[in-house]
Formats: sequence, C-alpha cells, structure tokens
Amino acid sequence: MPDEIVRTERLCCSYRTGRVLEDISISVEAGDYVGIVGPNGSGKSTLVRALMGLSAISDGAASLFGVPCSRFSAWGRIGYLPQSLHLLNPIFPATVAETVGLGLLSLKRFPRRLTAFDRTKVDAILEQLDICDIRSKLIGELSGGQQQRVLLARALVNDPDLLILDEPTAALDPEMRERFYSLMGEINRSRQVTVLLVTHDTGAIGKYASKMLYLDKRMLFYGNFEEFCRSTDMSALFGEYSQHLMCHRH
Ligand SMILES: Nc1ncnc2c1ncn2[C@@H]1O[C@H](COP(=O)(O)OP(=O)(O)OP(=O)(O)O)[C@@H](O)[C@H]1O
Repeated sequence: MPDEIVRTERLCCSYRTGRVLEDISISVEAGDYVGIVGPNGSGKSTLVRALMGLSAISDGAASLFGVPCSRFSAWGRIGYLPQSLHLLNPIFPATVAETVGLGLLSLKRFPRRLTAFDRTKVDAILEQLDICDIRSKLIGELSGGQQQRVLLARALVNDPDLLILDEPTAALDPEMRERFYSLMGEINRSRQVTVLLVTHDTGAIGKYASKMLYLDKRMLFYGNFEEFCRSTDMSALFGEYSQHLMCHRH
C-alpha cells in the first residue's frame, strides 16, 4: 500500500469575506503528480496555502505525511513555490547562488554553514535550471522569469519528497516552460517525488499528471487522469477543446 502524502477531509477555508473552499476531500499517494486546475478565484492557491499552514482551515482536516498540518514540522520534506513572487524581497542583498543556498541553510542547526557538498548541490540545480550565468547577480536585478527560476531552484535544492508548485510557469518563456515541465516529469518519475501543481497551463499538464483536481470552490473532480479525460461532466465544465488539448498528450 503506497504512503499517503497528503490527505484532506471535508476541508473548508474562509477569509474575512466569506468561505472560498468547501468540502475538499483528497488523498495523494507517494509518486502521484496532481494537476490542480479551475477558473480564476476557484480556491486553488488557497488549498495549497492551507496545506502549507499559510491560510487558515475553518473546518475539516488536512494532513501531510500522516501528520495534521497544524502539527507538521518536517518542512524540509516539502519544496514550495508560491504564486506571488513579491515574497522575494527585491532589495534583499543576496545573490542567486546565496538565495538557492538559503534553501539548504534553513534546515540546518547553528552554526549554519554550507558544506562543500551543499555547494555542489547548489551548482547542480543552478545548472539544471540554466541560471549558472547569473549566479552572482543580486535578486533585485533579475527579470520575473529569472526570479521564478531562482525560487524553483530553492524549492528543489533540498531534494524534497513533495513539491507544491503554484503556477510555476507563469513568468517563463516557452522554451523554459517546456524544460520546466520535462524536469518536473523526470523528478517525479525517477525520484518518486510527489507533485502538486496548480496551473492554467492545460496544454502541458496533461503530458505528466497522473491525477487531476478540478476546483470551483467545491471539488468538482478528483481522480485519475484517464477518468478526467473520459468525464463528460468535465467536458461540459472545462470545455471540449481544452479537455482535448490536455488529454491528447501532445
Ligand atoms: N488574503 C485574502 N483575503 C480575502 N480573500 C482572499 C484572499 N486570498 C484570496 N482570496 C479570495 O479567495 C478566493 C480564492 O482565491 P485563490 O487565490 O485561492 O484562487 P485561485 O483559484 O488560485 O485563483 P487564480 O487562478 O486567479 O490564481 C477568491 O475569491 C479570492 O478573491
């Protein structure tokens, strides 16, 4: 029986303005690659933020690696890329390599120092994401797409067991986007890393996702990719054209 990495039971989330997520029950197993889709404002970011303890859970329950999110502390097992890049302080005087290294430092006890092995890990991920040439630049000097790659590198440098990515390709050019998806697919397959990916990039997600979650405040679909493609409910909601683009696995 595969390990359960994420579980939610009748999860509800509210902001001051009211309830935005209702009755979400999902089970994500080790090695799953879950595409989270739905219209703007449907609660996708709220769901992943709730898992990360960044949005309040108003009802129901959620757990990570079998531990309730409220008590979860093994954050090193999770690589998280938030949707808003403004979390990256543009005047923070750190270079690209230092920012990626922070992903490793944050898990160490004092004295916090990068070892030679850590540095080779940073170098390897910079290379994978094609940002070696900007390694000495300050974060504030980068374009939005470059910043996104740096944050991705920081999320990946710890070799996480679970990757939670909220619209990770929004600022990437088409070539980098393709490279990103293929890298995620490879990490998922070869290292059995579980992936939760929020996206509007329906053309690309179909190539890789093993499960789909369609949200619109409520959970309108959660299941295997193949079931998603056969679902006439999803054709009606999602549009036959988008469903075809996704399911044809171009
Ligand atoms: N901090 C907040 N305070 C109040 N309401 C919020 C907050 N964050 C999000 N919302 C509201 O919650 C709802 C869900 O937002 P959320 O960002 O989770 O949707 P989403 O599916 O990720 O949207 P998008 O595809 O546009 O990124 C929206 O109606 C949004 O206005």
